Amino acid sequence: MPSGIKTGLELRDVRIGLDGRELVAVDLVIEPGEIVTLMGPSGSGKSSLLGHICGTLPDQFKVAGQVILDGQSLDGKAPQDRHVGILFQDDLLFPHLSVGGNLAFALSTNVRGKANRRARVEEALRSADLDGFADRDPATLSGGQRARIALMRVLLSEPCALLLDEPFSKLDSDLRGQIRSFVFNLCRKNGLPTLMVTHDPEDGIAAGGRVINLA
Ligand SMILES: Nc1ncnc2c1ncn2[C@@H]1O[C@H](COP(=O)(O)OP(=O)(O)OP(=O)(O)O)[C@@H](O)[C@H]1O
Repeated sequence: MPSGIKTGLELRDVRIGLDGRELVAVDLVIEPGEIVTLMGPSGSGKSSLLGHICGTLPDQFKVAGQVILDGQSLDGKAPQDRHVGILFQDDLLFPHLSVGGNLAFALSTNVRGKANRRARVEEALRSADLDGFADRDPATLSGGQRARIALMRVLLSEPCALLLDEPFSKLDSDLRGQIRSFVFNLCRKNGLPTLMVTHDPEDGIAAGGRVINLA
């Protein structure tokens, strides 16, 4: 999956307000392949900022500034037209679909033809070190295997930026290190500008990039 992303994710003087008070104020450019960590106390607006970037923030929030992805403003665009991928801590796989079915569901509509689609799913399974798992029931996967499939599913939708909302918080400490490396390596390899929300300073240290604190 080569990166065609050139200018990254720009948050130009983005402000989010709620109930008459300013919750978030950021001015930030995340370069392609860069992972920026966002920390701050509970309620400081971290998830609200991710929601604003995705276009899913409820109307009661007041927003100002510009979100620009790869040179294009996302203002007014529907969530599905933004090319922003998001990975949550509770990323659930569809239980009624096989592992391969879950991955195929996420494939961009640009990938046409059954053979092409199957090849992309198999490539994703190989990248996740899960060759031969296409027909497995997701309920039979370990936590780490599920986390890897959830990331591959996001990547198959060919996002131009990735948001991580506490993606490792439910994993035990051994697995956490492994999945962290897996996710960060793929973000870099795909040249994705990545914004990660976390409460764990170790996540920020492992990402090795800038850490922004919302007060
Ligand atoms: N759907 C919503 N409607 C109204 N207020 C909301 C909604 N979602 C969040 N809030 C409020 O917005 C503020 C910021 O919440 P947000 O979830 O962005 O914080 P956070 O920093 O991500 O917190 P946490 O670390 O606990 O996940 C909080 O005061 C919260 O109560």
